[in-house]
Amino acid sequence: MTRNTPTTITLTGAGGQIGYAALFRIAAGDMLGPDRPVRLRLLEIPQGMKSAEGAAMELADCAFPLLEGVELSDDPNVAFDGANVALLVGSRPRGPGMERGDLLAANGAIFGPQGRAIGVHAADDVRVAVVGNPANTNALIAQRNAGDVPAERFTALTRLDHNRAVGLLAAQASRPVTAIEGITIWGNHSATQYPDLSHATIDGAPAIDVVGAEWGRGPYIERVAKRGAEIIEVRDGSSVASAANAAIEHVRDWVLGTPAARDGGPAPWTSAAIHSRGEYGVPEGLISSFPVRSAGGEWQIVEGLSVDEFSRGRIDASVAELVAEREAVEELGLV
Ligand SMILES: NC(=O)C1=CN([C@@H]2O[C@H](COP(=O)(O)OP(=O)(O)OC[C@H]3O[C@@H](n4cnc5c(N)ncnc54)[C@H](O)[C@@H]3O)[C@@H](O)[C@H]2O)C=CC1
Ligand SMILES: O=C([O-])CC(=O)C(=O)O
Repeated sequence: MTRNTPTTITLTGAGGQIGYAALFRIAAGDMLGPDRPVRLRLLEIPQGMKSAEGAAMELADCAFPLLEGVELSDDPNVAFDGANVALLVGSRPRGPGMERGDLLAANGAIFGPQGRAIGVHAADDVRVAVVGNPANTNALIAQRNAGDVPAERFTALTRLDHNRAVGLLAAQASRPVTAIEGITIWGNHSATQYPDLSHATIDGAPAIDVVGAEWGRGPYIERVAKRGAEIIEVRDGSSVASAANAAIEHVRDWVLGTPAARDGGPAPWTSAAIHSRGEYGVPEGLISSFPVRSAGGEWQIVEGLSVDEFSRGRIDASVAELVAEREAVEELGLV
């Protein structure tokens, strides 16, 4: 049997926590499937290099059949060379009492140079998923520095928020997560995000009828939007394994496609922060979370969903924050 051409995956922050949780699953085939060999390029800063080296040694010790090579570098121009998939994780996490936006000045400076290196060195089909916070605006910075790489190749993770929204709804309804469809995360990966149950179903019934609007449009939204802070309080450190899992699922669905329709219903969708072309009134050019499906290696926004007044207000508030972040990075000269 001929072996498929390997996919080159660049992971930044490979010596950090999320990097450690993601690398072994990627090498095992959880991201691109059991028939796609992978080549890993790991980018770290000098202080993180020893830890990344240790991860690379352990990867070798797993003897993963799909893993064709691991290279380490502290130079983005080397690490992004030929990248088909780029997972931009490397950046500082927040601590208790901070909002993700507080990281903008510290982390924003990382994403311009990385965007430029992607623009010059990555493969023509490169797909970029930003995990490092504030993820949407960091993705925007990378995209605006990446020359002629199509804007829609730059995305940010809201899959963790989406998965949290599914998990918390399932727990409230005492139903398995597989009973749930049609949740959307809108806007920014921040406390203003809007987990929207308007079109969600539990076993095919409107979710809002099952759990009640008072909860579904009240404490539920807060709980999902502040789950990252809740984890920080409990673990004394931000989400790691769930973030790595979400990053893997985001790229998997983007490259391999979201599932087809079952039982005659609409095809399921998920959430991802992608380049807006003005859909649902989100200003063009922002990287904002939408309901999305993927086919043929491209995200497509699920269009035509009704948006009532409550949802409109929530979406607009989160999008206003994205607009303010864009203005802030323009003022900082990062884009
Ligand atoms: N979007 C999401 O859903 C989530 C995002 N995050 C974010 O992910 C980021 C990483 O989190 P952790 O892995 O827990 O942090 P960590 O501190 O354990 O690891 C970060 C790694 O990035 C490296 N790094 C820093 N600057 C770099 C650069 N310019 N190039 C390459 N590597 C660089 C550091 O040396 C470190 O090894 C944080 O910004 C965190 O807030 C965390 C959870 C969920
Ligand atoms: O909350 C944080 O700082 C880390 C993160 O993005 C998340 O867990 O969603």
